[in-house]
Amino acid sequence: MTTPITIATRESRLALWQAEHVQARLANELGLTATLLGMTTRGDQILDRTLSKVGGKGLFVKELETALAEGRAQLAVHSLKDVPMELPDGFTLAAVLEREDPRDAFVSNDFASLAELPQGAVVGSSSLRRVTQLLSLRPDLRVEPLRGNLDTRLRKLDEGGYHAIVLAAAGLKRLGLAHRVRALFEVDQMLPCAGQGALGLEIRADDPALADALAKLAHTPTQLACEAERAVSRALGGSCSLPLAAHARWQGGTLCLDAALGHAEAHTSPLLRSSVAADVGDVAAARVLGRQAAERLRELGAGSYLPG
Ligand SMILES: NCc1[nH]cc(CCC(=O)O)c1CC(=O)O
Repeated sequence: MTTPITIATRESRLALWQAEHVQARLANELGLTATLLGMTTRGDQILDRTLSKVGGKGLFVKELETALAEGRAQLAVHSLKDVPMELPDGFTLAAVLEREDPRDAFVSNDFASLAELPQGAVVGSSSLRRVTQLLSLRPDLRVEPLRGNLDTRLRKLDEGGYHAIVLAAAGLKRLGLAHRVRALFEVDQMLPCAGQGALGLEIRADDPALADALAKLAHTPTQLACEAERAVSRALGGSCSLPLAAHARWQGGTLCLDAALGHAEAHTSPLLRSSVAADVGDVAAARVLGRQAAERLRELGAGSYLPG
């Protein structure tokens, strides 16, 4: 294991918060010194087009993986929901940290909740998952694209382009922006994305000493829940451009997994939903549960919702 450790991170305020959070935990809990290496990814540069059309969420992690591969860094900190379902050869997720609030937040300057929005109101979101669920709750809304990091999206709201926007509560809380949240969507109303609110620590697969050290920071209940959520996506082809939501929560030793699949042309087809549960004790069992949820969605007709 190389010390001091270099952490590769994107340079958005949220990414830096997350990298500094991990840096502090390395110091306080493991006695390890780490420095940050900030970098811009293609995902940060492309603001004008829908990400799914230009290469997907992987664009946020590729440059960081290159830094790991070249030995310029040993650890990359990601929002788990931005991490592709399959990592390239040579990389591994060494740990998933305890999840922040996984819910989506309703953010508006003039309205207290989705129910209070007038007919035909304009809501900002570029997430197909959020768009399909918003339109399923309120078919009258006009959903308009909204990209950029959290500060950019809030600024576009404040400039008057939208009546409301939808953002992950976790990011707002981490940046001290919880006061911008007007209402939290309950998960059965707006089911979160796989991994939402959790952080994933990615390293090179050939660094077992670092993997052993980072394992001490892992939060097993979060990791198993996220393994189940990510397995749903993987079983449906793993594409980040699918309007797919998956969220697992613990009830005692039972993991309850909800999934929802929307159609890219939201108005043409209803959301498909599945709920499965099992006593889960390890990663293999969590993945079995995820595949079971995907199987249910296929039985409901998911085939005609999937590309090609
Ligand atoms: N897709 C961008 C992204 N990646 C992680 C978060 C928020 C924090 C998280 O869910 O971990 C966000 C912002 C958002 O979706 O509103």
